[in-house]
Amino acid sequence: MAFRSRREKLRSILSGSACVHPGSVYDAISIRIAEDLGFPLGMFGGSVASLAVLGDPDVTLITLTELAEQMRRMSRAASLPVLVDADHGYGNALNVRRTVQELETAGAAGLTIEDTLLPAAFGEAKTQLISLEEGVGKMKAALDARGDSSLVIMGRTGAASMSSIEDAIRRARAYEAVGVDALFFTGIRSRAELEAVVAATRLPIVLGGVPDELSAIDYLTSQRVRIALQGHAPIAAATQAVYDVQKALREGTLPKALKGLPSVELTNRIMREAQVKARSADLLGLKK
Ligand SMILES: O=C([O-])CC(=O)C(=O)O
Ligand SMILES: [Mg+2]
Repeated sequence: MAFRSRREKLRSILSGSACVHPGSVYDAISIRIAEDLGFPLGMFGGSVASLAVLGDPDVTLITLTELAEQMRRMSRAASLPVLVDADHGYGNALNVRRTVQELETAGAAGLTIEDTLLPAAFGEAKTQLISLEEGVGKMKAALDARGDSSLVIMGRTGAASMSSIEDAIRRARAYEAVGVDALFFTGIRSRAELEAVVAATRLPIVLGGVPDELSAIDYLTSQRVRIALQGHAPIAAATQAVYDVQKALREGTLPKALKGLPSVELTNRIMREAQVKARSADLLGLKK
């Protein structure tokens, strides 16, 4: 299986003894940059998928086909292992099965299935949770759908901020009991909450956005946290860069006078130009 070694790398992060920060990736360029900079893992968030593919906010308008296709493009462009935010699995537990199959063939190293009710329910200003029973069914469906047993399946809950830390622990223990590979939490606000989760569970922990109190990597390492997200600043920075350049051009700046453009070397490295040239020489009879 071509993607097995990527999945094994993610597994070794989870079973290792250090907490890592993933690079935020969302397309072929961003994954190559993250790979070149030495990130051990890429995180493909649902929010950045929606933004990169649709230009939309994170309100579950993206389809599974679009998400999987974007993952496939990244898998082709780089060999960095990627953890995919598969949201609620794009439907009920039967849809979760399909989601896992699609993301597995698209080359994901791992994916998260969360227990939030998506898309947003009518008349509810706040995101709701599905029942624990439905959440367990989704985790079982995800685990059963794997064709490659090295694909990492994470059970994700946002209950810490949506209901209570006790509810988050109850859900995490139930997901742990059906065999997920790791537990992904969002909304944990304090060291006391994290430590309660750590005491009540045994699997490696992944944290979504964390408050300052929880940002020290040594502390996270000591609490069995193996992956800690740091948001999605790269796509935000890219948005600003495109805005600035388009604005300057629109206002009459000459292309040569633009600021903030990458060097030719950087662009060529990202395009893997040297390899393409070598292949062209070999296969098309062109000079190197
Ligand atoms: O998984 C993440 O990176 C956080 C998240 O839910 C998103 O960005 O959609
Ligand atoms: Mg998300």
